Amino acid sequence: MADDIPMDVLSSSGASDASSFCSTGPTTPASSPLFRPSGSDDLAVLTQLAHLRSIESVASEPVKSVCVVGAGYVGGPTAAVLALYHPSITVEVLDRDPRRIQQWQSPHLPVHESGLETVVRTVRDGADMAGDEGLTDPLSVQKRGRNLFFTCDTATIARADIVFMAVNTPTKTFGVGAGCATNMTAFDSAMREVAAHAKPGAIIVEKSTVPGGTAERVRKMLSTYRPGVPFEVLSNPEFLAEGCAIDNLTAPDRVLIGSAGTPSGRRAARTLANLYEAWVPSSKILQTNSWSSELAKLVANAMLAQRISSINSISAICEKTGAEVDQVAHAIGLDARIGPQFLKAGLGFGGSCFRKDIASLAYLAESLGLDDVAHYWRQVNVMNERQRDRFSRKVIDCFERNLVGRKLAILGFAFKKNTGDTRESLAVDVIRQLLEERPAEIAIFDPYCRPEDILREIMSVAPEAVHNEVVKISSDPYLACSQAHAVLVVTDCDQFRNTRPKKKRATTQSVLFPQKSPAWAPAHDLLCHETTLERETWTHDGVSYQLNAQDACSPNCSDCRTTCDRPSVTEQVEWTRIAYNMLEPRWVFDGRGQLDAAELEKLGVRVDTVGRRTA
Ligand SMILES: NC(=O)c1ccc[n+]([C@@H]2O[C@H](COP(=O)([O-])OP(=O)(O)OC[C@H]3O[C@@H](n4cnc5c(N)ncnc54)[C@H](O)[C@@H]3O)[C@@H](O)[C@H]2O)c1
Ligand SMILES: O=c1ccn([C@@H]2O[C@H](COP(=O)(O)OP(=O)(O)O[C@H]3O[C@H](CO)[C@@H](O)[C@H](O)[C@H]3O)[C@@H](O)[C@H]2O)c(=O)[nH]1
Repeated sequence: MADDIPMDVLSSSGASDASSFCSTGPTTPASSPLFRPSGSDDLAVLTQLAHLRSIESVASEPVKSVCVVGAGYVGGPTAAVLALYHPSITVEVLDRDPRRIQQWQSPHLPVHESGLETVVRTVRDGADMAGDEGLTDPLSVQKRGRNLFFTCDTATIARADIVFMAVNTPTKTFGVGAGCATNMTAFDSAMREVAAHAKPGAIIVEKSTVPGGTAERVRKMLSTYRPGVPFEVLSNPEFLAEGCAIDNLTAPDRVLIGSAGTPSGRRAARTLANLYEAWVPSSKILQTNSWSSELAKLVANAMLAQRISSINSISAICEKTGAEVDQVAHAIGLDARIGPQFLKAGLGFGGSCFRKDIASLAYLAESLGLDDVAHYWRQVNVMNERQRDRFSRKVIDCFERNLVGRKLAILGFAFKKNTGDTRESLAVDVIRQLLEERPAEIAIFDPYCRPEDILREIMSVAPEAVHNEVVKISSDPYLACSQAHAVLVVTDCDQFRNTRPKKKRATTQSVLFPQKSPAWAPAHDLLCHETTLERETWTHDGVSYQLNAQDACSPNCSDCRTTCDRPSVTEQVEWTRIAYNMLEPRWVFDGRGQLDAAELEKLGVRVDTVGRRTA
């Protein structure tokens, strides 16, 4: 990859590589003025051509091909939904990690999201489709072609009219700004590939969450690498939350598009808006300048996280008084100006976004000389860490500060329910602190996390506990909790509740993927079942789709082994069974405030709930 090539070399080395700039994609007719095959492919010709094509030509042609760089939690689902709503556009997802690409091409998608598998299979493998007549009438059945592809080949960039940048932007861990600034290594490296390969007139879209001012920086980068070649750079931050990604993508609260305020920038923004308008009402598509758009993404996350830290700070007061945090949250949430969302007290916020985006916002404020502003936002992260410390400390105190010889069970490792994502898992800190007290065993169960992901996270904080098998991953919640002196509920999975969760209003997803459809079931249910080879159907927008059978994996497929070894735990656990097999003092620590403590206590266990004084 061009990753290792210095900037000045890369801009000139582009000349020898120019054949890939203008390669003709299979879906792009040679007659397309946007995308001309070139016999004398070299950078000079391209640049000349670009000059001849006025800037007016940027984005003025219909979009035929899209490239999404980064096949992660954002890139994969975004590409799949885009492909679903635009059957005539070829969507190619590029990643430098061949293992990730291979998983997206297989039945074992690297991302667990309800409904994702159905959408991916429809657009990646093609399907039979029919309108109101249904699939039973062979005469009305048509083929829906494949239009989603996954690849490691950077040549795909050259085919794209629009390139979405969806690579990871974690916090920098070294050098200037360590612990706060955004690490732009992956983004910049991907951008260099784009700069080298993108065809003149391409629109480059920032989907990744990036520091304010990045669009401006990218524009400069492009003009250095490809002087005189017209490109447009847009900011189009993603607001999906994990666990409900398909829902959020198919029915977003808003789509934000930031552009340079130039006529060509606004035209590019319109082209992107047109893409979304295939399924998003135009009233929900917002256009701003790039800086506002980039900043709005950081601020949205900071404000959401701030609410969680605020209510968690109140939970600390509740635990020392007679107040109950859920009652307080309910009372204040009824005020229409406050609203009820994001007021659930718990162990704090985890996940790959909130902490790093607040750090990035604070770093921005600091670099602008606004130290008070930086301090204000940093406190949101500080409160968040304290919340976990308080929880671990409470567990240790309940055992009179002696965990030696005790077994603890952890229910849930993902940072929230309905995802297998272990990044910034709240459990890691809790486990690290408990391990300092030298318990005999910590057993972990999570319905969606891969054991290797859990072990990798724990290895990073307590490698010896993994080597000595003090920490064990269990594929069965009852085994994990058997003979445990305490059970800690760390993730808000519905499976861990002891009451039925309240029915939520019908979501887009439940309309797209009705509960009875096999498409709704977790991926591993389908994979381990014969239905893999059956032709499942689903309906969307009045169209019924019949999925093609997936190719069987090779007999030694390691993903098949991992998945099929794990029982599917989609039902709520039986607390009677868990309580029966626990050992005195039989503590249950509810780190998510989602258990009915009174009911649980009837089973003879002692319950401690976040935000309530311990009895
Ligand atoms: N995860 C979320 O819920 C979420 C939601 C909204 C926004 N975001 C933002 O979206 C961005 C992506 O997040 P994610 O969770 O999808 O990350 P991820 O780590 O799941 O995926 C990023 C992918 O980019 C690939 N990549 C890195 N450098 C590359 C390069 N030079 N060329 C090609 N591929 C490259 C990686 O291999 C990886 O597969 C981040 O900026 C994040 O802050 C994430
Ligand atoms: O009332 C609440 C709500 C959430 N959480 C926790 O907060 C974290 C984040 O939850 P959530 O926001 O639902 O998940 P993310 O996938 O991290 O999504 C956030 O981060 C994404 C990445 O930027 C944004 O796109 C989304 O809009 C934003 O919600 C999780 O640990 C939750 O358990 C609480 O403790 N209490």
